[in-house]
Parts: sequence; structure tokens; C-alpha cells
Amino acid sequence: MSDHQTVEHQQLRVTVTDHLNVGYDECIHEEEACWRVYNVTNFLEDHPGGDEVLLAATGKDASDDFEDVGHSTTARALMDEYYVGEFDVSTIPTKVKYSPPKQPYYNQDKTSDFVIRILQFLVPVAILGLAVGVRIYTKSD
Ligand code: HEM
Repeated sequence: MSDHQTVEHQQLRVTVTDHLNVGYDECIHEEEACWRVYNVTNFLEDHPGGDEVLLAATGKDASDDFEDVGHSTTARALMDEYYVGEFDVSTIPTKVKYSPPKQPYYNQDKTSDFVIRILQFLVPVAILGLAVGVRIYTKSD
């Protein structure tokens, strides 16, 4: 990835959260993956078609929506004011490899678990037995 593309990605990331309109024709690059990016934040209030349609098209390819309206040449010329730049969508990583969260340490040794349980039972019983034994012993004196 060139420095140029990196800069445009940064622009995109910043402007996406800031009401970005993307996707229109006439890319400088010829690949289909190339999008033109418009930041229409400052145009929301002035847009004759209203802000809702722009917000609905935010962050995605708005080419069809734009064309369906049949925008005038004045509208097309106005777009230049909000033009941010181009970026190649094919450079966006589509798949993020899933790595499961690390499990806490799990003791596989069942034998030592069993011994601990037996001891947990035997120790109080032994203490109780000792106490009873001492009691009986001291009583007979
Ligand atoms: C930077 C991008 C855009 C600019 C500069 C722009 C500009 C304009 C202008 C100047 C008009 C007045 C009519 C005309 O001259 O054609 C208009 C109308 C309109 N625009 Fe946009 N527009 C943009 C993007 C969009 C998008 C992405 C949508 C749809 C998602 C949209 C939907 C509409 C609608 C529905 C109207 C009203 C049409 C009517 O009432 O006849 N516009 N726009």
C-alpha cells in the first residue's frame, strides 16, 4: 500500500463518522473498486433534497441513489466542493481472522481433583473425631 492510499484511508475513516457520502463515477483509477468520497457534513442543511436522504446514504455507495434523482449539472458541479478524494475499496481487508479468546488455565488432572475432594471431606471429620475423642477421654478422668 502506498503512502498516498494510506492518507486517503485516514481521510475516509475520519469523515465516515462525520456524515460521509461515498461512491460516484469518473474515478481517476479505472478499477471498479475505486470510489470517490464526498464529505457532505456542511451540505446537510443546504441540500435541496433534504438531509435525510444524505444521511441514509452515508458511508456507502450512493451512486444509484444520486443518479435516480436525476441531479442537474449544477448539482454535479456543486459536488466538487465536497469532494474529499478517491480510495480503492479493494485495499480494505474484508476478512478479519477470528481468534478465540484465551481460556483461563484449566486443570486437566482429574486425579488430583478427586484427592482434594476426599481431603476436604476427611479433614473436618478428623477434627470432629479428635474433639469427640478428647471429650470422652477427659470425661472418664
Ligand atoms: C455531494 C452530493 C450531492 C449534491 C451536491 C446534491 C445536490 C443537489 C441539488 C443542487 C439538488 C436540487 C436539484 C438539482 O439541481 O438537481 C438536489 C436535489 C435532490 N437530491 Fe441531491 N445532492 C447530492 C447528493 C444526493 C444524494 C446522495 C441523494 C440521495 C441519496 C440526493 C437526493 C436528492 C433528492 C431526493 C433531491 C430532490 C429532488 C427533487 O425534489 O426534485 N442527493 N441535490
